[in-house]
Amino acid sequence: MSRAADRLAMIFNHLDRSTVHVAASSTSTQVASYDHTPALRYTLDNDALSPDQRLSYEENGFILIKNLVSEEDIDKFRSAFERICKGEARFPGLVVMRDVAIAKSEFVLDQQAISKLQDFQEDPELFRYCCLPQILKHVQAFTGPNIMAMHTMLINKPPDAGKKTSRHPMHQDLHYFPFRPVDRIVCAWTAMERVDRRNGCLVVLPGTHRGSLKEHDYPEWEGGVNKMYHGIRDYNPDHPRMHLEMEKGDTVLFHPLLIHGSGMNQTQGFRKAISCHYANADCYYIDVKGTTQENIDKEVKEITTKKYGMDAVTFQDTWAFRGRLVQGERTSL
Ligand SMILES: CCCC(=O)SCCNC(=O)CCNC(=O)[C@H](O)C(C)(C)COP(=O)(O)OP(=O)(O)OC[C@H]1O[C@@H](n2cnc3c(N)ncnc32)[C@H](O)[C@@H]1OP(=O)(O)O
Ligand SMILES: Nc1ncnc2c1ncn2[C@@H]1O[C@H](COP(=O)(O)OP(=O)(O)OP(=O)(O)O)[C@@H](O)[C@H]1O
Ligand SMILES: O=C(O)CCC(=O)C(=O)O
Ligand SMILES: [Fe+2]
Ligand SMILES: [Mg+2]
Repeated sequence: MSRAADRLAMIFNHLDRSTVHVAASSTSTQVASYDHTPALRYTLDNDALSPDQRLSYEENGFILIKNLVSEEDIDKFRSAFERICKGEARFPGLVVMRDVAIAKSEFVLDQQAISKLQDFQEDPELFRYCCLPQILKHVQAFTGPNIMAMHTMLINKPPDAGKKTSRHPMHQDLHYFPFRPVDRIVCAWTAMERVDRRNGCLVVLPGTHRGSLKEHDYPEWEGGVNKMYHGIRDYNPDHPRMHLEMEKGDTVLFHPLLIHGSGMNQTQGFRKAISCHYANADCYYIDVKGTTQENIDKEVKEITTKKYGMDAVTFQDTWAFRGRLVQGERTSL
């Protein structure tokens, strides 16, 4: 048995012994006594992951799986992306985003100007990514069997135009999500080509998923910041950082509290990745009033009002519209 399997066995034994004892006290109130030894909190006990993968996610907040998506599928996703860029395909809800450095230029018809697609859930070809059985098999370890695809993106990080706007500031994805519980949400992010420090791979701060949701706002970058690219103002710059260099088809699964971002693209190519945030369909929406998420709630509402003239639509509604079931039953979200 591997070392990880040994440690898992130890944790399970411990869990058996520390089941919650509920005793009737003399005042007839029930007193629960918990044992606070850390247990497996971030992954479910359903054999979807190996013991090593489970422990690694518990400790670091992410796991990287080599070669999970085939070249053939990625090439098809790339073609679907190109059809959208050329204006040959459009889908309800799809948001086509251009980099802030070129958003105000007059000549934006060129496909190369597109930096990101958001909400491709109505594109049958791109949405196939969210339904790939090898991805869902792993996702179940975090969400359980009823799975919603809540947020879909294809990121086409452009060559930096010289203003460093191709960077994505360090952030936690949970900032954007008004649903919980947090541990039943996970992101799958697949490299569509080799990604490394030169073209702006993901940068993660391992273990930060064990912290809380931090305050996010626009970073004070001289060259400008992309719309809604909020960052954490006060993360610890001395926290060890890891650059996730990946090959085409490699996939990282990460926790929505894991602090991550991506560096500048210093190459001439457009660095491509495709991603989906999944959540357990039993998750519930929360009111973010009075929390650090109030600013993103407000900004999203401003955009839906401006774009669709719907000021009655809430931040929570926007998520309920784009969420799509990929496995099991749609229960709550
Ligand atoms: C886990 C979640 C992680 C994340 O979600 S990270 C955040 C990702 N970003 C987003 O979700 C933003 C989504 N994008 C959008 O909603 C739209 O692309 C956006 C920014 C509203 C632009 O809408 P369009 O329909 O393209 O409208 P438009 O071209 O007429 O521009 C309208 C005004 O917006 C500006 N704009 C466009 N792209 C931008 C950008 N990248 N950054 C900053 N500003 C941008 C544009 O210049 C224009 O401004 P103005 O009204 O002329 O002053
Ligand atoms: N001045 C800054 N303030 C806030 N965040 C920053 C700043 N500079 C970089 N970042 C963020 O830190 C993360 C990593 O960027 P960094 O430039 O360190 O990575 P990189 O370019 O991939 O690596 P390197 O340049 O060391 O090879 C990105 O999310 C980036 O947006
Ligand atoms: O692909 C990237 O650069 C990271 C994107 C990201 O983290 C996000 O959009 O939430
Ligand atoms: Fe993110
Ligand atoms: Mg750098």
